[in-house]
Amino acid sequence: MDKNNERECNEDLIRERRKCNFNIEELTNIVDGGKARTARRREIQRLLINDPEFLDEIPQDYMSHEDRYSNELRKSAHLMQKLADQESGHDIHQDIGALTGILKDGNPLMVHLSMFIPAILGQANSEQQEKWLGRSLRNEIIGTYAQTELGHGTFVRGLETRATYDPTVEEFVLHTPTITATKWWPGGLGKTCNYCVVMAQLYTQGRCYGPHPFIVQLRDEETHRSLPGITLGEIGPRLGLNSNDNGFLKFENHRIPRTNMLMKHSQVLKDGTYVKPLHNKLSYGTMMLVRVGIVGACSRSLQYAVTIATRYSAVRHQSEIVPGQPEPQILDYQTQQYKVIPQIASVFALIFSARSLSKIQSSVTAKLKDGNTDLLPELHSLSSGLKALSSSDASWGVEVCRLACGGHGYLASSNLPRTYTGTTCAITYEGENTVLLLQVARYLIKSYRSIGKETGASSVSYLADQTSLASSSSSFSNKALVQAFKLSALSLVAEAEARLQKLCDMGQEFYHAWNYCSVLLLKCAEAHTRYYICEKYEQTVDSLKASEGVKNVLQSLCRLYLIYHITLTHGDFLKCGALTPRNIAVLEGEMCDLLAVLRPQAVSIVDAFDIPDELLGSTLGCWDGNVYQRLYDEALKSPLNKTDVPDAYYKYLLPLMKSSL
Ligand SMILES: CCCCCCCCCCCCCCCCCCCCCCC/C=C/C(=O)SCCNC(=O)CCNC(=O)[C@H](O)C(C)(C)COP(=O)(O)OP(=O)(O)OC[C@H]1O[C@@H](n2cnc3c(N)ncnc32)[C@H](O)[C@@H]1OP(=O)(O)O
Ligand SMILES: Cc1cc2nc3c(=O)[nH]c(=O)nc-3n(C[C@H](O)[C@H](O)[C@H](O)COP(=O)(O)OP(=O)(O)OC[C@H]3O[C@@H](n4cnc5c(N)ncnc54)[C@H](O)[C@@H]3O)c2cc1C
Repeated sequence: MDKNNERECNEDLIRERRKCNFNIEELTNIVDGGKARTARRREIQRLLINDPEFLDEIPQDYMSHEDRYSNELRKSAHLMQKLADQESGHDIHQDIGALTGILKDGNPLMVHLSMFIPAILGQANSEQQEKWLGRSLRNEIIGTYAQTELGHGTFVRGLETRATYDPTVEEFVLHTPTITATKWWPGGLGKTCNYCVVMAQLYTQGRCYGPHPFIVQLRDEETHRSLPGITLGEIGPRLGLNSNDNGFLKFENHRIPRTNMLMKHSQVLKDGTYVKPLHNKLSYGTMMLVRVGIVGACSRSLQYAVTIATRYSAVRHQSEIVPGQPEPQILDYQTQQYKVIPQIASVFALIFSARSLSKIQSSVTAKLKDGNTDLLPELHSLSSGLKALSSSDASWGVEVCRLACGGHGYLASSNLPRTYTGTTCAITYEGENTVLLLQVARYLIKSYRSIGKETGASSVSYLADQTSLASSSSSFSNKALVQAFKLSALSLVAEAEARLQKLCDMGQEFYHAWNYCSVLLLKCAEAHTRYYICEKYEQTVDSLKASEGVKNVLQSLCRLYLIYHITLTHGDFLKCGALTPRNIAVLEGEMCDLLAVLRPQAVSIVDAFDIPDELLGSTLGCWDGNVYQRLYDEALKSPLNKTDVPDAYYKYLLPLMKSSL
């Protein structure tokens, strides 16, 4: 689609784009993280879009379960080949982002890329990396990350798969002792992978040392048949991601060499002596890495959904605002703006916090190289909180966008259903959100109780600021609103801690008190993480060197985000005195003003996300707004439309209709 050719475009969209009062390319660069990154993303996307190998012969929704898998594996393999042919030395995180949309509904190599390779990088020592990293990067071996079992996903310490060391032959014996110990879920495990990283309970010298990672060959490298002692399969259809082959795995006393235990952090020596790691959660590092990546991935899902919903809302006309006047664009309804525009604001919130988290991760990783694990709990807490809020915000945001598109949003061809199922899975995988938020709460309570002791953990340093509890601000600058989030979080933490203490003082064990307070603890974790996101949003926009137009748009979006979230949880702000009922009423009014200010810019802002039609894959969200023709053309692809009268009519309907004669 030639974006300069207005003649092919829907008139409403032409008018919307003429209202733009900022430099779209400049905003695109901010979204991508710089000009060079925009250029690189576009280069990759051009490479993919112009390649006919990525086209589906028929829409995926009409394919059988097997064909979906096979078709997506074909494209995934082709994609890996293309990426391998590219020059090296670029940031793969950026490349993964650029690939959004090319592979649909999960892909069998995703966990190879996003977890198996990172597990080797983060958990294998240098000799082991020498042996497996190059091979996996060149796709000579394909792996997955097999941790979850039928009986346990969340509670990693409860895993049942055993790796028992046998010093006589220097081997580990992997065994699945019960049905609940069956590995269940790993992406690509069913049919695609020939290797995997398995998390298993390590037993040596008669003692269990907890879950540790092992690299295990699952299939013969020539025939791809599963090896003796290994049972593999696919777990069946899911809510979404059905092009992937999420699998199951059982071991029957399967032996692997000692050197297949990934030994960067802890080791088992030849004689079976266990050497413990610097920190006993270092073996959870792969999960932490992916949680960081998920925040960025969620912002991309939301970009897709808001692009579709905003363009469609500009093209769609329905009902009337002024009696007797022509039907307005649905984007003119304030309620529609309230659905869509806060989701646009949310995209930037997620982008900026993902960047901030990624920086923290790099500095913690650098410190780890020097043997310093002090900031690991801080990273664990931040990555858990941001993974949880980004996945739930994005999932809800995508669903709101679907609802904003009315009936057409329910059609597969809108690409909103698949965007939703591809996002909501992130609420569950890589640590179920409630569980991760309770980890954040644990960190908050611990930090609150150790006020005065210097930990160097900056995300919780505000908990020591007791004076702010007494002072509510009368100013409404963005900074002041961020302070209100801080006050609300601090007050919830103080309340939860006091409630916990009271229960303990009354004789309850801490863990029972904890469970009894866990709804409140969840709120603490959410408020704390929301404060973090708001603070990063405000600081990033405030310090941004940008043209006036772009800065104004981002300031308004940031302010909308702050006020939107205050109104959603206003009880917490009132309870702690950070804001008065009158303040809330004023802010609610201002939110409506902001919707009106941002409304004329909405289409241009989503244009700045710069998602090519071929990747957006939506009848409703295309650049040219030619929605109705596309909907009609897609409907014609239904196999039921191949004949006027389907066979099923003769088989079932005709006999029924004639039976009463
Ligand atoms: C061609 C070119 C190729 C190039 C390739 C290059 C590759 C590089 C690419 C890198 C890309 C990454 C980008 C990713 C992109 C994102 C896309 C997304 C797609 C991802 C697909 C995902 C598929 C899904 C996979 C999975 O789901 S895997 C399974 C995940 N499972 C879980 O997450 C389980 C959750 N449970 C837990 O984590 C733990 O059980 C628990 C944390 C809940 C509790 O643990 P435990 O019981 O052991 O601990 P306690 O509660 O007793 O706590 C003890 C103390 O320890 C602290 N703690 C816990 N965890 C950690 C930690 N990780 N770090 C630090 N500290 C930790 C607790 O807080 C306690 O502390 P305290 O005692 O002080 O209170
Ligand atoms: C699409 C998808 C892909 C996946 N890919 C992989 C993969 O590649 N590799 C892999 O190993 N795994 C994978 N998983 C598994 C995933 O990691 C787990 O499903 C996830 O960690 C949640 O664990 P669970 O299923 O045991 O849920 P459960 O822990 O059983 O959760 C059920 C409910 O119990 C609650 N609950 C559990 N524990 C607590 C607690 N301590 N406090 C309060 N509430 C609690 C939860 O909040 C939830 O409401 C995947 C899952 C999905 C959906």
